[in-house]
Amino acid sequence: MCTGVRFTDGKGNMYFGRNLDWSCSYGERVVITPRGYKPKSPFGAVPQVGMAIIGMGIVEDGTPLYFDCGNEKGLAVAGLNFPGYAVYADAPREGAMNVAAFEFPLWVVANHTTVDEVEAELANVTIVDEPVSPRFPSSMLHWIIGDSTRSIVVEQTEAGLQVFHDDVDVLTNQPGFAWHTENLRNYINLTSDVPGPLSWRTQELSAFGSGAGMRGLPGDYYSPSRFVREAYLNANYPTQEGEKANVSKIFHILGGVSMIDGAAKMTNGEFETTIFTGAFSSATCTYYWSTYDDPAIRSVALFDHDVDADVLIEE
Ligand SMILES: C[C@H](CCC(=O)NCCS(=O)(=O)O)[C@H]1CC[C@H]2[C@@H]3[C@H](O)C[C@@H]4C[C@H](O)CC[C@]4(C)[C@H]3C[C@H](O)[C@]12C
Repeated sequence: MCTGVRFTDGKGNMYFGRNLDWSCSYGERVVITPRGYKPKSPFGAVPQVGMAIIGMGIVEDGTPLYFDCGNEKGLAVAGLNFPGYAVYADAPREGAMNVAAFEFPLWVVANHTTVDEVEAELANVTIVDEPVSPRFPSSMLHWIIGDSTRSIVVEQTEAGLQVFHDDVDVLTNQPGFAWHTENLRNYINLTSDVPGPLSWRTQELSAFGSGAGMRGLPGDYYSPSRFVREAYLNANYPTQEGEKANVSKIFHILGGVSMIDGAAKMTNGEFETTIFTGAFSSATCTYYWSTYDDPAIRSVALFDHDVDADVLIEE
């Protein structure tokens, strides 16, 4: 399972991150795509990259395959598994902006600066099942896209391509975003306040301590449970100022839904863990990450590199 989250500081800088939960790594690393780069784009959706991009991914056939990334204007995107619901077109659609599934994150950040711009263009987008190479068939995903003002979720299903306004700024896996949002109504009793004291007949009752108002918040790793937990944590964590406090915030919020070894098997029998946690800061255009085996937070700053280079930069 995977979880994505977005929030801002008091000055409108965005912090956008995700857990990548799976049973193995793909050899991913931090990849910087410089301005002017021409990736492989089967239907010409991304003829050239207009803005420098930093994120986690792999490179195949000269093409950056991002799991999550952000651009120099503070727009970010992450792809999360959505099998059983995602439906891609078998072939390009006449007159549409045809985006291959593998290049969708790149398309989002290559030439757009805001969520508003992306949402406007999505009205004419079709996501096509066109693998980057025979080694990597299309992954069945949905995406969260964020900037300093808001986030949206993009799902292409039997119902076509849909855009949802994500007012809780989180995303997990299946089922669809509309279901997850409706499900939050089951948890409106949750509060960070200390309930009571109160009495039942003559019996006086008071909380053992803090956390009493959180009783009922699901603690398991199931996708609907992580959605509720992440939405609760993101809604309640106080606004922070400064890069350090906000990086700490995003790693703590994602830590609240991270998966540890041995607790949950995938259908293939292997245990799922949080392979990495990654976060993009629009304040500094820095990508931060930690891995399951090395929880220390490392970082790469976009502008420490030549963003007008001719080649992809892999860290
Ligand atoms: C496995 C990852 C999603 C993790 C997740 O959501 N797990 C949920 C588990 S469950 O089903 O709900 O049980 C996804 C997210 C981004 C994906 C990668 C990116 O889309 C980039 C390329 C795209 C290629 O088509 C396939 C390889 C790939 C390198 C993808 C491999 C894999 O599908 C990734 C890494």
